[in-house]
Amino acid sequence: MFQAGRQFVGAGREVARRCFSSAAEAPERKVAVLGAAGGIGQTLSLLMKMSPSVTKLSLYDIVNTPGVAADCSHVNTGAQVTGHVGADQLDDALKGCDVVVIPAGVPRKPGMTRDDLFAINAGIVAGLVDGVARNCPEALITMISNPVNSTVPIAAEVLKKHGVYNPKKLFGVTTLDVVRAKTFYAEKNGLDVNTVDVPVVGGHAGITILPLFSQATPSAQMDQETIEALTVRTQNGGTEVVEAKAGKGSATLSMAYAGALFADAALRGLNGVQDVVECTYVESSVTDVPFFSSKVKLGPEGVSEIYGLGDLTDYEKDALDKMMPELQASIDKGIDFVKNM
Ligand SMILES: NC(=O)C1=CN([C@@H]2O[C@H](COP(=O)(O)OP(=O)(O)OC[C@H]3O[C@@H](n4cnc5c(N)ncnc54)[C@H](O)[C@@H]3O)[C@@H](O)[C@H]2O)C=CC1
Ligand SMILES: O=C([O-])CC(=O)C(=O)O
Repeated sequence: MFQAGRQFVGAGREVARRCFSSAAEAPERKVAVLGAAGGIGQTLSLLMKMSPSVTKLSLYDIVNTPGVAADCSHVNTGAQVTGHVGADQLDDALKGCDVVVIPAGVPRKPGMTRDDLFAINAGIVAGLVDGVARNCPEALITMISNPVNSTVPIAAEVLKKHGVYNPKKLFGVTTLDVVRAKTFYAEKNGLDVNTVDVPVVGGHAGITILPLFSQATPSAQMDQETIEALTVRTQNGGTEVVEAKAGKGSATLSMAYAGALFADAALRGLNGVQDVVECTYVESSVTDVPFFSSKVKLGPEGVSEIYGLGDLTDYEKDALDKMMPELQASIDKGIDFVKNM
């Protein structure tokens, strides 16, 4: 039993070593998870507790965070954990934060689109970002709450109202789409998934999710039918999980993993690690819509460079054209929500 425990911890350290940057000489960093008691939030909190980049971990939710924080604080890693529950404690949770990760809000049930979550989650996200604007306006915000295509523009508008919007510091987390595309591509082509990369561009809902398999590495020969099947599977990855969970929520474990990968990339960028590049949904002039996900270099100020789309196949060009009206409508909806608040 003891031996098995040791092996487990050793495996955990190995996962952390592969997922996370080295702690050596890293500055002190405070990370808050807002929605920390939820399905994503709890696992994400554990993963952030395992990150050597995090020195303070602030866990906020409207329920249950004293328990989650007590539990998480017993893990024998460096980060100091604090728990904060209810709106009265939001300010304390956020003061001094370098990175704020937001997985708060309701998840989908079968038959719903991500946009169906807007009615509830728009207000939740606006309230939380208001707290960020008042308490840690310099922090990087990584937005997980759906619909991401709208919640990121909502966050931008709230920050603008406070006069603290910095487009380099606001990110929609689309890492799960990349995680899925890599997994499906590696499986289909018999490749080692650890060596695989697949850029995913656009947004984070249905046809706005566009994996660029023509740019996947290592390159594999796939016929058009296979490319289309993998594209649709990546676009429907979230729905696949929602249906399998049959009313008990949406992706939590894979999302917590993806959210931790992105938060750690943001921290590595902040800490001056070179060449940290992730696909993420940011204010962008790569296409005609004002927010778009593509490869972004992360640096000490947040976004340091946004990369273009590279050469696209006719199939990818067509898919890009088709997503634009939906993406623009979701962005407009978010902006209008804050204007009418
Ligand atoms: N960006 C992405 O790729 C993904 C996004 N999501 C989204 O993440 C969100 C959370 O999903 P789950 O963790 O599965 O849901 P969940 O229901 O398990 O957890 C949500 C948590 O948010 C908390 N919450 C509600 N209002 C709050 C407020 N005002 N302040 C702080 N916390 C609040 C709840 O108390 C709950 O603990 C959903 O909107 C879901 O659609 C889910 C998977 C992937
Ligand atoms: O599908 C959902 O509702 C949750 C999500 O965004 C995903 O799993 O990609």
